[in-house]
Amino acid sequence: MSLLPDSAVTSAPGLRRAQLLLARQALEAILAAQRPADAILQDLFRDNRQCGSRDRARISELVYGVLRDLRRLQAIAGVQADAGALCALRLLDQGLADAATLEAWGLTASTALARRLAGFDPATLTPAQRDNLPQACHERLVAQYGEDATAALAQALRGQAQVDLRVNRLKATREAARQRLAQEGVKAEPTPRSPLGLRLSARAPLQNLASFREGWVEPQDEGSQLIALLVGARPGDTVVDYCAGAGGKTLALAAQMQDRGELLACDISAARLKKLRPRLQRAGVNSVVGLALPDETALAKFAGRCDAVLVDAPCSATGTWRRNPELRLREPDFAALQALQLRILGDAARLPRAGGRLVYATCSLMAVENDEVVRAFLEQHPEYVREDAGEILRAAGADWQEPELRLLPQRHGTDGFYAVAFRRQGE
Ligand SMILES: C[S@@+](CC[C@H](N)C(=O)[O-])C[C@H]1O[C@@H](n2cnc3c(N)ncnc32)[C@H](O)[C@@H]1O
Repeated sequence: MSLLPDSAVTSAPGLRRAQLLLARQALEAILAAQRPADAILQDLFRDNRQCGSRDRARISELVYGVLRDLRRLQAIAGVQADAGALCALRLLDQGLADAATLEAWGLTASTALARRLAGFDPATLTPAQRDNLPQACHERLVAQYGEDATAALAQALRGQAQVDLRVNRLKATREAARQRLAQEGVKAEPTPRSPLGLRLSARAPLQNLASFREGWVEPQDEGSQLIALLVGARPGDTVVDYCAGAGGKTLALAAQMQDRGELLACDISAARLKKLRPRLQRAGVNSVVGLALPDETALAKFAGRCDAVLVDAPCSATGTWRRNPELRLREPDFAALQALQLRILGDAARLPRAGGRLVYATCSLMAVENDEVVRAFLEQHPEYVREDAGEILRAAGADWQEPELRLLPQRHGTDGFYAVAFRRQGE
């Protein structure tokens, strides 16, 4: 039960003063910082242990609600666009509070903001403000997809992502996992494209479920599941997950390999790799070895002998803007990202054997990080040719008909992803 003091003013249904003030505090930190919104909110809840689950939900809703509509709210607020004004505008706009209440709660500009909101003409917004996109990103997307598709994409990116789980085939079939979740009170349906996916009909506290704690299921967007399937790893293979991070795809690869063979999880961040350990344990995986890069000596042992290598490259993460709306606060440095992606892909290209596979993947929507990187890589590496992603994915039981994997939230209901498989030629 929440211990936050109730305000005497109650005309904002459901919302209370203390929740609003904590939301404002979190939003201030998010607007000022380079840290992810969810990390800032976690710290806030840790420091305010009196917050119950309902408080946390209300505070998160308000903060994410502002972030999803930030540029429009900033345009309405004008020079007053600080965290308090943005929270007030969001509440006024949604009919969740009235100006008098907000003023009484200390947001003293609320009456003026309510007036601005009432008189605001949406036609004065630029398309990038309307779509809540950084200007340069908006321009790139329009050049790539056209205006209508960009508007549909932006609309989808402002929504909430669904929760997908990947069933760990080392522990259960998809149907067995679905039934067990149902017994735990969680309704889930098979995902349309990945043969391993379950999509929850509502958010659920996964950490409390035995099916999660025992490693039957792992949260993973259906798009990420398809990328792991595109690697086509088989039991007994030698596989490198070159940018493994906390190992979301490593776990999927280990299950494909039935935990048999060599699976090396690399990353330049030892801290991220460390998070993989408890996940491996939960999933019942023993075949993975972690390697913090750079480590030329260790990597040299894999050069020219891998059956498959996945490069899940660092990128702008524009495809994940539904989950991480704060990422759109700043323009990504696309030139630097592209140079990094090409360098990593070139380094990883030493690892596959002749006839082996190299998969390049991003969660970016931008051609500069996707098509352009692939084009430049093929120019620099004539020993590689593109493979038909549809063939590989269908062989893995997925429903995918196109020769490349390009996922868009408004079309596929997943995050935005891009992935290409290459084969190394030679005998
Ligand atoms: C998109 S994330 C990987 C996500 C991970 N594969 C998953 O499925 O959860 C990209 C990762 O690349 C790592 N990275 C950045 N530069 C790198 C480099 N030069 N070599 C290897 N990994 C790098 C980052 O630390 C980050 O963990």
